Amino acid sequence: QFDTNYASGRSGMVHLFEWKWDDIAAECENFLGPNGFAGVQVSPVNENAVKDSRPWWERYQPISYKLVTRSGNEEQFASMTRRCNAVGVRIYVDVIFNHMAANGGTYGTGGSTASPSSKSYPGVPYSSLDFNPTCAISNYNDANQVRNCELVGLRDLNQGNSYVQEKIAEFLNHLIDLGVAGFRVDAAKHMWPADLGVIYGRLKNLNTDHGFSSGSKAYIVQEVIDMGGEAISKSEYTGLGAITEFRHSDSIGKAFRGKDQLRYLSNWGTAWGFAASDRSLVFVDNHDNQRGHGAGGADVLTYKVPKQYKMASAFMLAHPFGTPRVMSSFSFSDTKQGPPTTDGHNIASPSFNSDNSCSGGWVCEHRWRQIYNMVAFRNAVGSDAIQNWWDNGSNQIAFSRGSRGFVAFNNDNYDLNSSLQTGLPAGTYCDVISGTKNGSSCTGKTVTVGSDGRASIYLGNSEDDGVLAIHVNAKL
Ligand SMILES: O=C(/C=C/c1ccc(O)c(O)c1)N[C@@H](Cc1ccc(O)cc1)C(=O)NCCCOc1c(-c2ccc(O)c(O)c2)oc2cc(O)cc(O)c2c1=O
Ligand SMILES: [Ca+2]
Repeated sequence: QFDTNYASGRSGMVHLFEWKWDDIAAECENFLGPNGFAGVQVSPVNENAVKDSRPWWERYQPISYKLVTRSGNEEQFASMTRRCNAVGVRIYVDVIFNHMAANGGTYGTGGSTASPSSKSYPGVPYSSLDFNPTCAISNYNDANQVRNCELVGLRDLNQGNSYVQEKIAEFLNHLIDLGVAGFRVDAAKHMWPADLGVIYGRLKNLNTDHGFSSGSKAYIVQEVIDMGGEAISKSEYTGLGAITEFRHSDSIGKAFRGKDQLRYLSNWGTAWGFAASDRSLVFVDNHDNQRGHGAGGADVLTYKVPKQYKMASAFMLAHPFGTPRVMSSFSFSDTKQGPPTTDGHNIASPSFNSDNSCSGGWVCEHRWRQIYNMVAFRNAVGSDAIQNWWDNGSNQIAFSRGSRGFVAFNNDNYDLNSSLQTGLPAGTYCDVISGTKNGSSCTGKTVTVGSDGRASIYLGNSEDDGVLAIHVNAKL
C-alpha cells in the first residue's frame, strides 16, 4: 500500500547500497536518527549467487530465501531492524522474486548449491515446475514476453503458481516478523500485476513490537522502469503500490545539467509525466542508473558531478512532490565493480572523517551537509504547499514552503542578487547549504528577513553550491 509507515516528523529515505547490517544499525543510532531521516533501503537480504570478481549485480541473482549475504546473517539483520526502529528509522528491503540466478558455476553466499540449467534451487526448494518455459525477452513491446520470458538469462519464476506464491509470501512475512516497514520489489515490470496483487494480499500486518500501529501494512515500492515507448506502463502497478519514478531521475538530471531551464520546474510533478505524488518514489540516481546504462542514461546526475548533484538533491528534498530516496554509494570506476572489501570478498565497513564524511571507498552522499540539512528542511516544512515562486526567466528560481522554509537556486552563469519574498516571519536565519546553525550563530551565510518577508538573496555563480536554503528550525 502507499503509506510509508514513517515515524512522525521524519522524511528522507536513504539507500545504503551494499552496507552491512551491523554498520547500518550503527548509522541509524549515530547519524540517521539524530538527523531526522525516516528510513533505509537495504540491499537484498536473501542468499545470492557468488560470481567471480564479486560484481554488485550478483546480489540480484537469488539462490534461496535464506537471510545470509555479504551484508550479514539473520541475527545481524534482526538486530539492525530492532536498533533502527528504536531510533525512529524504518527498514525497507530490496526483494527479488521475479527470478532466480542465471547460469554459471553457482553456489550461494549461504553455501547452498543450485543448478540454474536444470532450474533446480534446493535451498528454497524450487524445481523446474515452478518456472516459466525458457525463452528470452527480446521485445519490450510484447507484454507477455516481458513477464513470462527470461531477463538476461535469469530463470523466470511463475508467480501464478500457488507454490511459488506461498514461498514468496513466506519469505516476505518472515521479514515482516523481523520488523521491516516495507519492500522495494525488484523487476516488478517483469511480473503480472494480478499475481503481485495476490502475493501482496497474503502479507501480514506489520510487527507492532517494532513500534508500528496495529493494522499497519507494508509500504510497497515497485521497480517499474517506464520511460515511455514500451508495452508496459507504470499505471498497471500504481493501484498496487508506489513505483520508482525513473522519469524524475531523468528530468531532474536534464534540468540541472542545463538542458532544460530551471524556470520550467514551476509545474514539477504529474505535469511532467510522473505518476501521482503518493505513488511516486523519487530519486536523483539509483544503484543501476548511476552507472550510466540504466534508465535515464547519460543525463542522470551522480556523486561524480557534485555541484549539480547537490542542487538536484536539494530541489528534490525541498519540493513536496513524491517520496524522496537519497542514494548512498560506494565509489566506482568500473560499472560492474562491487563494494569495497577487506580481502576481495568481505565487505569493508565505512570509516568516518572528522567532518563526518566517509572514507574507505564509501561516498556517503547522505552525510554531505547540503543533503542531510535538506532532509531537516523537509522535516521543518511538513506538508506546506509551494508559495512565492520566483524565477528570472532562465535558471534562477526560488520558492517557499508555506511560511516555514525558503530555497533559491542559481544555475545561470552570473550572480543571483535580488530582494525576494521568502514567505518567512521576520528574523535572522542560517543558510543550511553553505553552513549550519550552531547555537546562536551561523557557520555559513546569514539571511535577514524583513517584516515584509523579503530578504536580499545572493548566490554567486561560482560558489561551490548553487543553492541557498533557510527554514524556521534554522532561525537565530
Ligand atoms: O546491469 C546489470 C544489472 C542490472 C540491474 C540489477 C538490478 C536492478 O534492480 C536493476 O534495475 C538493474 N547486469 C549486467 C550483467 C548481467 C547480469 C546478469 C546476467 O544474466 C547478464 C548480465 C547487464 O549487463 N545486464 C543487462 C542490462 C541490464 O538488464 C537488467 C535489468 C533491466 C534493465 C533495464 C530494464 O528496462 C529492465 O526492465 C530490466 O534488470 C535486472 C534486474 C535484476 O534483478 C538483475 C539483473 O541482472 C537485471 C539486469 O541485468
Ligand atoms: Ca517474470
